Amino acid sequence: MGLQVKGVSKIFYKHDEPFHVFDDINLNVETGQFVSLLGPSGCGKSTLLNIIAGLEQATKGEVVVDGKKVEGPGPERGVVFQEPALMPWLNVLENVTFALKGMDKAKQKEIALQHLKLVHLSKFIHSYPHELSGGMRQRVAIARALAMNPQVLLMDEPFGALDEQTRMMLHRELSYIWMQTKKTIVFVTHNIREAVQLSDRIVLMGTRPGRIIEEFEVNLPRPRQTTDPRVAALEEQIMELLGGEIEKVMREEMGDDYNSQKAALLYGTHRDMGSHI
Ligand SMILES: Nc1ncnc2c1ncn2[C@@H]1O[C@H](COP(=O)(O)OP(=O)(O)OP(=O)(O)O)[C@@H](O)[C@H]1O
Repeated sequence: MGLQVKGVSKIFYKHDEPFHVFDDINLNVETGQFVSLLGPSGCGKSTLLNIIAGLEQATKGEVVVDGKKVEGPGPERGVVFQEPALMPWLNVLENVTFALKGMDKAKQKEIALQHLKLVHLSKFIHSYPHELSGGMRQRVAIARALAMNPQVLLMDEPFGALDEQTRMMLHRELSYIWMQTKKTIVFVTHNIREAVQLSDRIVLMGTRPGRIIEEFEVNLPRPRQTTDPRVAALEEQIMELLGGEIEKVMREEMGDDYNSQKAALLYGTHRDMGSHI
C-alpha cells in the first residue's frame, strides 16, 4: 500500500502568532518501500509523520493512502513512537493482545505470539514492561503495531532513546522484519547512519522553512556495513548537505551565544565530526 503527500502545509499558532512548519510538501512512497525522513531538529519530521498518521491535520493539502484521503487514524497505518507506551499493568503478551480487542481470544493469542516471535520475545511473554530493557520494550511496541496488520508502518525515532549497541541490533531486526513482511515504512530520524543503514530512500528535510532539500535512493545490499566505502561516502554527502541546516537551527536557538567553531566541537556540525544530527 503506497501513500502520497500532496501539497501539504502546516501552520501552528503559538500565542496567536502563525508559525509555518512547512509549506507545500510533496512525497510519493511506493508500496513496500522503506523511506526515512531525515533532518535537523524542528524541521517538521514528526509533524509530517503525524499528518500521515492522521493524528494531526494538514493546514493545506492532503495525504492519500491506497487511493483514500486520510481523515484521521486508520487500521492500515500503524504507528511506533520513541516511547513504547506500554501498559505497565499488563504483561508482554497482554500488551499485544490488547491491541487486538474484538477478535476471538484464541486468535488474539495466536497473532500476538506470532509477532512476539518475529521480534524474538517468545521467552518473555509473561514479563511485565518494568522487567524489560528499553530495547525489549520497543520490540513489544513494534510487535503490537505489526500485530494489527497495518500495510503502512509509521515510525517516529523509535530507537532514539536507546544505546548504540541496542540500536544496531534493532536495525538488523527491523530490516529483517521489513524483508519478511514487505510493509511500507516511513521512518523519522535525525541520525544519518540510521537512515543509511535502513532505507531504500532518504528524504532530506531542511528547516526555516521546513522543506525537502534532496532525496537519495540507497541501492546498497543489506546488511550494510559502516566500513563499506559506499556507505561512508553517502553519509558524508548527506552530512555535507545538512551542515548548513544544523547551523541555522543552532544560530536561531543560541542567538548571540552562537560560535561556529564551538558548535562544531560540541555538536559535530563539522562534516568530519560524526553522523548524528
Ligand atoms: N502542537 C504544536 N503546537 C505548536 N508548535 C508545534 C507543535 N508541534 C510542533 N510544533 C513546532 O513545529 C516545529 C516542528 O516540530 P516537529 O516536532 O515536527 O519537528 P522535528 O523535525 O520532528 O523535530 P525533532 O527532531 O526535534 O523531534 C517545531 O518548531 C515545534 O516547536
